[in-house]
Amino acid sequence: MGCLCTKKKEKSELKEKIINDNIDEDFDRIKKKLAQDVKILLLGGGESGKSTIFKQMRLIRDGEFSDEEIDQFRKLIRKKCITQMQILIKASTKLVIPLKKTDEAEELLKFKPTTTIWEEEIGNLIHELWNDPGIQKTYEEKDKKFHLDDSANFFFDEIERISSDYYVPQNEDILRARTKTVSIVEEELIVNGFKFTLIDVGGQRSERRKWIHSFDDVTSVIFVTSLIGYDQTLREDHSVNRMLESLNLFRELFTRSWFKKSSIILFLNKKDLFQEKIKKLDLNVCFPEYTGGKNYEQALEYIQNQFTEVSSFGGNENRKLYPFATNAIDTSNIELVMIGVLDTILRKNFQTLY
Ligand SMILES: Nc1nc2c(ncn2[C@@H]2O[C@H](COP(=O)(O)OP(=O)(O)OP(=O)(O)O)[C@@H](O)[C@H]2O)c(=O)[nH]1
Ligand SMILES: [Mg+2]
Repeated sequence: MGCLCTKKKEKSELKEKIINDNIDEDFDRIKKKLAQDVKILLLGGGESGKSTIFKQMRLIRDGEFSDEEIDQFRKLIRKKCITQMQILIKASTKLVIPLKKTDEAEELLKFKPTTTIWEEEIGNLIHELWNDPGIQKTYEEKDKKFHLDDSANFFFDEIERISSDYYVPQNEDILRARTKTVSIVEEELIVNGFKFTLIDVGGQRSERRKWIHSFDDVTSVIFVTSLIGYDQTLREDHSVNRMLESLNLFRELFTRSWFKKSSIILFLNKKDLFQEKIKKLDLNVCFPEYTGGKNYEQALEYIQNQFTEVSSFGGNENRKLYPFATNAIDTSNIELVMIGVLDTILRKNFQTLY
């Protein structure tokens, strides 16, 4: 009897120490063991940044992308430069915005998106067009009138480097290149010495019906939402606001009680782009009752509160939501945040053990 009491006391002291951040080697060993059973699922709408976070985690584990991947991304990035500029040219016609470089626009439209051969001429045309005031004016209308990748301007600015015969995509280029996910990808990853499993799924509406197949044994869900979605519409339905869709999706996770026992972590992603956008565009375009103005902190807090409210509704009052503002392009930001995420999950798992 006495022995049992001592053991119980030891465990509760150990637990206390972990909770109080007093970590020593023993606790680290326990946490490493617990981490092996941790399965984190990335969920969220299309283009919120799930795969970029997944890529970052692989980069943190491996230190670099493989030669095969680099080769694939070189082709993808160059193809994107053509198709994204073609979207801008077509949008300028639709919006009746005159261009100075009409010959160049006509030339670029002749290239098929499927073209695999890069010609120097393509790079020159894109460079000329990107500097055309008409294309710049059209670019300002993106999100409101038509869709363009969030990273399009980054690649246009870098077109000279991308056009070079010796072009090797850098890590940042690969992280910024967008491809819609149409499958479920699962990998074992390592952060801060802790091995765990991360799962990436497609976020567009047509992909969501596959989500259910990856729900088994999930320890935690990282719900990713794009902060700049407040004036954007869905690619799959131009009448639906991205941020409101994300909130609805988040609500669905709670009301369907899919993850009753899992920790829910919220990534308020694209904070770098949000910092710029909020200076120009008030959040009240999406939430008319918001009165904080074009202020980053106020707007971020307001959005976070919208999600917290959803998470604490209808029987979930005592459920804690763990929010983080993230920039998925920034490796050190994601590494730091993931250390925090794992720590949160492991502490919670440890607490449920005893
Ligand atoms: N600047 C910036 N761009 C980001 C950030 N997160 C993602 N992106 C870009 O946003 C685009 C979409 O990101 P993805 O990671 O492919 O989005 P996803 O959620 O996986 O999208 P689906 O697979 O369609 O569900 C890519 O071009 C990324 O480089 C961020 O924090 N900052
Ligand atoms: Mg994806």
